[in-house]
Amino acid sequence: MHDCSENGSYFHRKHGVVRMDADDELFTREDPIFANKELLEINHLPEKNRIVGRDDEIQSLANAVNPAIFGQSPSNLLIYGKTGTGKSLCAKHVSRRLIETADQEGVTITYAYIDCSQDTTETQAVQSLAASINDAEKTGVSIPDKGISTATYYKRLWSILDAQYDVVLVILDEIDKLESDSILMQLSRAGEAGKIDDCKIGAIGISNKIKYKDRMDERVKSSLCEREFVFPPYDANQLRSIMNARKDAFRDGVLESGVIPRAAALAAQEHGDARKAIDMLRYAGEIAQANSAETVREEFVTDAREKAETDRFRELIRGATPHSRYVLQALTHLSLNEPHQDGFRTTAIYDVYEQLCEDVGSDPLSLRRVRDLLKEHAFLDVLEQSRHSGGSAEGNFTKHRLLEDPEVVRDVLVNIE
Ligand SMILES: Nc1ncnc2c1ncn2[C@@H]1O[C@H](COP(=O)(O)OP(=O)(O)OP(=O)(O)O)[C@@H](O)[C@H]1O
Repeated sequence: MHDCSENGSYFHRKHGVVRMDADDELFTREDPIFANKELLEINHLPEKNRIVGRDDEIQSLANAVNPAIFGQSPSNLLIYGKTGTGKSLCAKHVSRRLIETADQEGVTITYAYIDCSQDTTETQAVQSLAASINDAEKTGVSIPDKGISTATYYKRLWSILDAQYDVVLVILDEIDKLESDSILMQLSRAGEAGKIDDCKIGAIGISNKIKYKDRMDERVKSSLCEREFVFPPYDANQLRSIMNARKDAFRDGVLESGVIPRAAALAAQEHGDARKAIDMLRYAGEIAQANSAETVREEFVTDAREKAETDRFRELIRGATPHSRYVLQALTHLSLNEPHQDGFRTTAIYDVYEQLCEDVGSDPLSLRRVRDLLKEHAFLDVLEQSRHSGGSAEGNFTKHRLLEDPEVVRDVLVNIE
């Protein structure tokens, strides 16, 4: 029973009348800015024609996994690069294309995507892997969230692989976050060790830690790193094309012409990060919505950039290990106390870092490890390093300077603790 009067919305909809009545004015029926916002969402996997400037990388990855089409073992790969350089996107895209082509050849392939920043332990990673590729109706195998041993998860994984697939590609994103190399060892040796009969496994490791390989067990290194790829940051033209290819996220005529060039120029100036560029575009649209503006104006890009930058930084810090954060905290402390200094020497940072470790009751890492952690932060553009000469008495030394506002860094660090 409808309680609407003849003037109510039910009456109007039923009779094809589009006039808004008093109740309807409370809500907007159509998004005035976005036509397909999903295109700008973080987890959206764009189709082929929206992937720009990575043809060579995609072809190289495809060549490395190509043997899978003939049911042979794909090469194991390691992909390095700064944030937002398309590593995950290209790995997933190539995997998806491989599955389609193999299917036409009668070869059954699947891929599993493991986010090692979430699944950091061996048990979590093998559980996620097994659960994501298992079709319980076909295999009769169950993969509970918890309650069984790591060894049992492996046993079930091997039986799923043999029952369902000729080849599986395992994408291990942020592989450096895994607590141990054990799962890599298991995956790379499963065939030789007779754990699986017919199925072939290919691993694709992804990392933005330049030094990750140095920490790996030698045996794992030799099998996992058969091929390595480094993805460079994007330049302004590439970022512009990437954003242009997603313009239809907005309604026709809503996006003013200066928005994409400005966002691309800013993103290229800083880190050449496509995620940040796309985030900026989404935020600029949301700012237009919040201001009830009819168009997305170039001036909105300034605020959008600030928000995207803080997001990026927060994500980087959230993913960092405690000691990597202490090192940053030490540099932040120095930067806040001596704001006019153009940088701080490694030894000065190390002194504060040691003190911080003592305060939290943690053993400090060696000076060499701290130097590596500073290098990692520099690689991800959190700080900048410069070489200096101290003359014959002091020799050469490195200075480190935060690229972010130290107050912003402090606030992010405090809120993550
Ligand atoms: N060449 C490209 N064409 C279109 N979109 C891209 C391209 N490269 C990256 N993107 C988009 O930018 C965002 C970040 O890409 P991706 O997650 O692949 O980066 P990443 O290198 O794996 O970064 P991280 O190390 O931070 O995980 C995604 O939304 C992706 O769709």
